[in-house]
Amino acid sequence: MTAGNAHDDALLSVRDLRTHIDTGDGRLHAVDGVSFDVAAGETVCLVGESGSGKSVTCESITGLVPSPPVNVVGGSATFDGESLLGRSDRELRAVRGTRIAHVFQNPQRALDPVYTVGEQVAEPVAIHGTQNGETPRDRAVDLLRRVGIPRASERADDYPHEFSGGMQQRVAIAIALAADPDLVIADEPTTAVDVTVQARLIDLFRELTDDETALLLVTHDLRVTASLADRVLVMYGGTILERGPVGDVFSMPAHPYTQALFGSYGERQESTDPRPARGDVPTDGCRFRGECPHAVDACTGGDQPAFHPVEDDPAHAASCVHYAPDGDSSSIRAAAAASSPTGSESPSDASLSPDPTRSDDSRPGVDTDE
Ligand SMILES: Nc1ncnc2c1ncn2[C@@H]1O[C@H](COP(=O)(O)OP(=O)(O)OP(=O)(O)O)[C@@H](O)[C@H]1O
Ligand code: NI
Repeated sequence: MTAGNAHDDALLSVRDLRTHIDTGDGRLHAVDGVSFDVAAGETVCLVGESGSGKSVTCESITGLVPSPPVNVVGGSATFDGESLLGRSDRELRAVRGTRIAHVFQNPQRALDPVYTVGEQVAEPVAIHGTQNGETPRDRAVDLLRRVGIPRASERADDYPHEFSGGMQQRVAIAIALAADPDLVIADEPTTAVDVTVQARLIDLFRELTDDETALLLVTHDLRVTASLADRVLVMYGGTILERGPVGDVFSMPAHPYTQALFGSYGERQESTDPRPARGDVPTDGCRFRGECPHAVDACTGGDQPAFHPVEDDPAHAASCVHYAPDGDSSSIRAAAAASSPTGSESPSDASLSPDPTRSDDSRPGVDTDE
């Protein structure tokens, strides 16, 4: 799938989304003007540090945020031509059950302890309808088999607590797929399971997204991003600072924040220190300017800077004044190679190179042998 003009054929189109949270001591701009598209069949990865607003973005779109204290206060989210915002809970539940499915970090959020897993997979199947005289139960067992549950026809009669965390997540994925959704929104679906299970779940997602299902995937893991994404959105302080095809963003991380995020990737894996609280993020101008080594006066005031193309491909763009036609991005560009997960200066790590089979063949610079 090419990452080009997603706008023209967007399945999901989010524009200037704003979600505020009433906290005890003020108002947090958790989502502060987010715009992006997901095309049919496309996999888009949303990356960014903890607290940057990834989950609130995903859950604002489909009405999963607890209101109060979380309120969607502006913008639009259009799915297959219809607005999602401002719909009733009932309507949103119907959309979530059929056309958009969520997979959460904690599989228990999707599982009901009092029903067997077979019943829980069969329920959305029954709503969606089956073909060729198949019963919902048959189809549920098929799905459980497809996500890799051994002895699926027997295990369908077991309850969630009889499964390990990794197997519960597989069941949750089966439930998500049961109604044959057009879009799966998966929020760190592999974070809560151990490393070997993670690898298998990634393989599963890769298989599942090779078909027509679009995937909006929140992940902290650049390896996961490299292996699954068509495009990447880099989020900080409630807004998106860089977007582009995964090969381009990985080979030329353009925004100073992306460079900081990628550059600290190795360290962060070992670090347990949380980053400073979100209260420090400004609510005007460039949200990253307080931590940016390239900040200038023009970064203060007004809206988050417009997106400017980084190189020839307009799909790869950074929200940074230095990339404006009259700006000077040379010193930032010079720093890109050092933080590139696939660049020549980082240790060779083939698993961080985007999977060439998922990339546009005509696109240069996507080479696993780098
Ligand atoms: N229900 C809530 N009440 C109060 N604050 C909230 C609530 N939900 C989210 N927040 C705050 O909103 C901000 C954005 O949170 P969000 O969960 O979207 O971050 P995230 O990017 O998904 O982070 P992580 O990678 O840790 O999951 C954070 O500062 C978080 O503390
Ligand atoms: Ni989150």
